[in-house]
Amino acid sequence: MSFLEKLKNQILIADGAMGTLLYSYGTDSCFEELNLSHPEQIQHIHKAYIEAGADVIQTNTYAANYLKLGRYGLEDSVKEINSAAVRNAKLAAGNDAFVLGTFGGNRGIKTNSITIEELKRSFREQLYCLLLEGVDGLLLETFYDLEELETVLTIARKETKLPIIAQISLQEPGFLQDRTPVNDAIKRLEGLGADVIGLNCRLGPHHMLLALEQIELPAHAFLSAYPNASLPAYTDGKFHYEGDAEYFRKSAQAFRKEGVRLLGGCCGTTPEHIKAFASELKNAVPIVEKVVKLKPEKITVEDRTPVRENPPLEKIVKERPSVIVELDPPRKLDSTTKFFEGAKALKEAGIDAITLADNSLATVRIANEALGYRVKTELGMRPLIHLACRDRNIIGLQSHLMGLHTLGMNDVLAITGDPARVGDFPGASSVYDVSSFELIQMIKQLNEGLSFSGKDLGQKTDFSIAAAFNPNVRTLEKAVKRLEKKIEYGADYFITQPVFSEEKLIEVYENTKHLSAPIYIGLMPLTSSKNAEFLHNEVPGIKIADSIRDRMARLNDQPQQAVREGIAITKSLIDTALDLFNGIYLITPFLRYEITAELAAYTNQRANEIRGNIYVESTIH
Ligand SMILES: Cc1cc2nc3c(=O)[nH]c(=O)nc-3n(C[C@H](O)[C@H](O)[C@H](O)COP(=O)(O)OP(=O)(O)OC[C@H]3O[C@@H](n4cnc5c(N)ncnc54)[C@H](O)[C@@H]3O)c2cc1C
Ligand code: MET
Ligand SMILES: [Zn+2]
Repeated sequence: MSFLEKLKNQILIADGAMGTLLYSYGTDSCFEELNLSHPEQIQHIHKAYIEAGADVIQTNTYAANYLKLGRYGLEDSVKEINSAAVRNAKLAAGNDAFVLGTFGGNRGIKTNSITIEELKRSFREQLYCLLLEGVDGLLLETFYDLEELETVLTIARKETKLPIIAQISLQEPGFLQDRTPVNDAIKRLEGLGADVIGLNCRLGPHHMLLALEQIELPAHAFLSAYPNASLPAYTDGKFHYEGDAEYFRKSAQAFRKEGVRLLGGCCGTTPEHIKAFASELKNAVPIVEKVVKLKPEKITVEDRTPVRENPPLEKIVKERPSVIVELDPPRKLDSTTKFFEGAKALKEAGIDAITLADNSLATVRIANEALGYRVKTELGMRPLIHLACRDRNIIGLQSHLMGLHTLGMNDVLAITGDPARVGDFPGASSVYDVSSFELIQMIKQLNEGLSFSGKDLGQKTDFSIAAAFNPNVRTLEKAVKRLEKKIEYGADYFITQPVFSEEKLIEVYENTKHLSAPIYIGLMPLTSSKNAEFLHNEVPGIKIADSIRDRMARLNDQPQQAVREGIAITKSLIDTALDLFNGIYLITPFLRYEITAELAAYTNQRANEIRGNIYVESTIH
């Protein structure tokens, strides 16, 4: 009798983990390569599962595609590895078990990390290898991303009439990570021709059963479940799973009650776990009707957008000239008094926001959210918090953003961040779980009330998202393409690296006037010739025109005049910038806020004059 015919009348038991079992034996390299180098070990594991009661086993090919094998330099061995895997499984199975050819999902939370085209190419190659060798069915497992699963299922269905099992992995019961309700996803997979649809990995029996309680019996497909043994524990530098087999035995009937017909195990499970399932359910009669008690709720996120204390900067700068000033958190704990004196002076100069860098140049400074909150509460000013991907992983970034939301700080600059290598902590790691693009996307998702992994946050955030723009490059074309992409990802406006020539301002204007997002032009007053030379020659992303460096060089021995010259240069750049842009972003050098306060006041005065002129002109007509 065929696999699907059997499933019509009985529950079938599948095998458990391969990867974590090999890992627990001490293998810490490519599991799939062992099909070639240690076939007897793989066959031994398959046999152990069959002896435990598995009716169905899967090939050791979870990551046997060129995308994942590439990590071990084995991208050219897809055919050999998959062929050997099928041979090993068939040798072990004989006539005692069905053999499923397994494919694992490649995309996690960062769905754009691999393109659909690449996924298709990689899947096709593996598919042909497994089909050629002859399997009884295909198992598509551990798919967090529905788009990826639908893509590969569509290809597989076109290529074969063999049974196809399509399994989703859930972060939480009820929804996939893109918030598709799980019942909708199952219907879509059914529509694409999956014969068995289910859940695997990530969740242990407790949460997988909670998820199954919300799942309707598909009309034309069977349900499957491959729970993990438990959450993984980490001891002495190794992961291990503690869920014991007796716990699995006790949960088996509950899986039957939820309509599962193919029951196996995922990460952390062993032949003992499968034996426990088999002892309860082997050849058991499946249920045919089910009342879904707990339907997944529709998105519960409060639809109310939180009331902002002030309009977002992108709105302000579209309507009128606006000046924001970077006043960086100090490097020394005893410099906060000076910082707040500066913030006060800038407030008096009438700026729209203080921007606080996030350990720029990877140099440690007081946490910007702490000072930002004090700027907001003690001075009633708007803090704009820079947020770099360098120092926090995805967990840290989201938690940080949720904290900023809770503190009512809604203005952020999303940046990749200067690498740790450039900073004052040699050897510190640069995290870079995501780049600025994905960070922007993630913040947009929080604005929809959803976490990075698609979980309901109960409330929407209201972040206005700035992104970085470095115009100090030879050709602007590439940089502008990055801006277009940042807008696509959700950037609301841009802030540039400091610009040091009028020609560059005009070039930036000409190349960006088509963009929908407004731009704050960065201007940084020079304080000395040494300062100019250091910035020009040593700081990434900064280039200063020769004429300006010459002007500073002439005042090499006159420190005060040099500062005045730096201010004069910046004022003339402000004049040009205001003809072309509404946004001015001043960078305070060395906490010398009196310089940026003077420039901010100058900007506001010039802006008023321009407005006055417009007013006079318009009254003339
Ligand atoms: C306004 C502003 C504020 C900043 N604040 C901070 C801060 O607080 N903390 C901090 O650590 N850093 C800060 N930076 C520096 C910033 O992280 C780096 O300059 C970065 O390389 C550019 O911005 P990003 O991080 O958004 O990079 P992205 O645009 O995300 O670029 C990421 C990577 O791509 C490269 N890249 C950028 N442009 C191009 C291009 N045209 N062609 C090819 N490759 C390119 C970059 O070198 C970088 O490695 C700031 C920069 C700006 C403009
Ligand atoms: N079925 C695969 C194995 O056990 C893995 C699935 S989830 C990472 O190795
Ligand atoms: Zn797993």
